[in-house]
Amino acid sequence: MSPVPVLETRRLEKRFGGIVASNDVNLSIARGARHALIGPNGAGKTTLVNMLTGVLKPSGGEILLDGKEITMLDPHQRVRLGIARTFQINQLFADLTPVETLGLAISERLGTGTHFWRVPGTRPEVVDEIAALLERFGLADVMHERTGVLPYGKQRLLEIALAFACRPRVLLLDEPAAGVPEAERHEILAAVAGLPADVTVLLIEHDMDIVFTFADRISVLVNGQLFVEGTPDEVARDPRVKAVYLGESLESGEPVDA
Ligand SMILES: Nc1ncnc2c1ncn2[C@@H]1O[C@H](COP(=O)(O)OP(=O)(O)OP(=O)(O)O)[C@@H](O)[C@H]1O
Repeated sequence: MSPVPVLETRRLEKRFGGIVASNDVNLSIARGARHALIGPNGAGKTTLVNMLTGVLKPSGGEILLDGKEITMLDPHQRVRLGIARTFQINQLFADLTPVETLGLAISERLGTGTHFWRVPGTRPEVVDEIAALLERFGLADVMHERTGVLPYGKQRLLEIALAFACRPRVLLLDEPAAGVPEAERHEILAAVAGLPADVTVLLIEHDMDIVFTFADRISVLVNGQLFVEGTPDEVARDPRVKAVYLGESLESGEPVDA
């Protein structure tokens, strides 16, 4: 018997009026996977991630975390169960520094209130964790600068650090390198590549270099349906995927179930 996937959807559906943004999606993400979700604009990637994280409630189907149904749980309940995400659009507190931002996230997770920096040293474990996060995500050199003035690449790194501070079992990265200048992209790639192996990662990304460098499994969504799924080699060789990305007709390709 194959192991229970850490995150799974069964016949997941989302309709917005007449638009079917997710159509019968059976997605299965293995524990520890580096799984990428790709597809053309409007394919339904963000809708799917929003359902996985509880931002949107599905019109039909189920979502399971470690085999337990979480379909209708709120986002904060899912964070507590171990699903964290970054957002496609930068949503940080511009006036806080990275130290303050991470301190807030850790305090929130620990339920210890937000006064850790007012009495230095009273919560050494929080301070140690902030230091480790700053180091891991290349933020130590800017830790006391206002987030709003940081280079965009650093802001995106802080977003990932913030999601990671929730101690997720599953981390959803929604286009972490979008909008980041070429010169800063390698830092994002290194941070993503350096995530611990026991954290399962689902990456939504348009940049195929990043996808094929990072992923051990790729799901392709087209028109809300899971179209092709496989290893990077299988997906790269699949003529239907080439057709989608070259903008050719899809009519010859039948959707493939996971
Ligand atoms: N709140 C909404 N109301 C109505 N239609 C929506 C809503 N959100 C998404 N859609 C539609 O659902 C479809 C899927 O959109 P979605 O944003 O999930 O695609 P995507 O693959 O993430 O696209 P992109 O790569 O451009 O971000 C699109 O046709 C979109 O217009």
